[in-house]
Amino acid sequence: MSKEFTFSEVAEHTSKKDLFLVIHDKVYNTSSFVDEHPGGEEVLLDVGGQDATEAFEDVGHSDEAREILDGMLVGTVKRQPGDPSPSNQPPKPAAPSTSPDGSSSVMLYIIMLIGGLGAFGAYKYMQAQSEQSSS
Ligand code: HEM
Repeated sequence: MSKEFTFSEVAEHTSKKDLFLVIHDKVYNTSSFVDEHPGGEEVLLDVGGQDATEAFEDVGHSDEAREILDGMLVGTVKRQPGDPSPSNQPPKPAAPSTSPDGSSSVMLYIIMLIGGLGAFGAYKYMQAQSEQSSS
């Protein structure tokens, strides 16, 4: 059952009905699972026909997810000179992971600034009130 695929063979299977992924140098036919994936079909289609090791590990999938993978194994990857290595992936996750983080910390900063200004204003107002009542 264990067949050897080259990267270009794997790259031919990118449609929803015929979707191969490479994870840790093993080839999986994930077409039966696309509709059931809790993370959505889009992410699987995105890495269809490619090395999905990084994407899969970045999410921190459970042991259950790894068991599901075992059931879809169709073979292993035969690396050839010039093939991409798993760590040589285009840095896809970089953009979405930095921008939400960045914007949320800016939001927090603005909220703290508004809160501080409000507190300062209230303090000044109370000071003015007490000066008024004492005179
Ligand atoms: C065929 C390979 C894959 C299998 C068998 C699989 C399986 C699963 C399973 C069972 C879960 C539920 C949580 C868990 O048990 O860890 C899950 C969640 C998730 N998966 Fe995958 N996954 C695969 C590939 C991927 C890939 C390549 C991505 C790309 C980013 C991805 C993204 C996610 C995300 C974001 C969730 C979280 C969904 C949520 O909690 O709302 N998965 N996956």
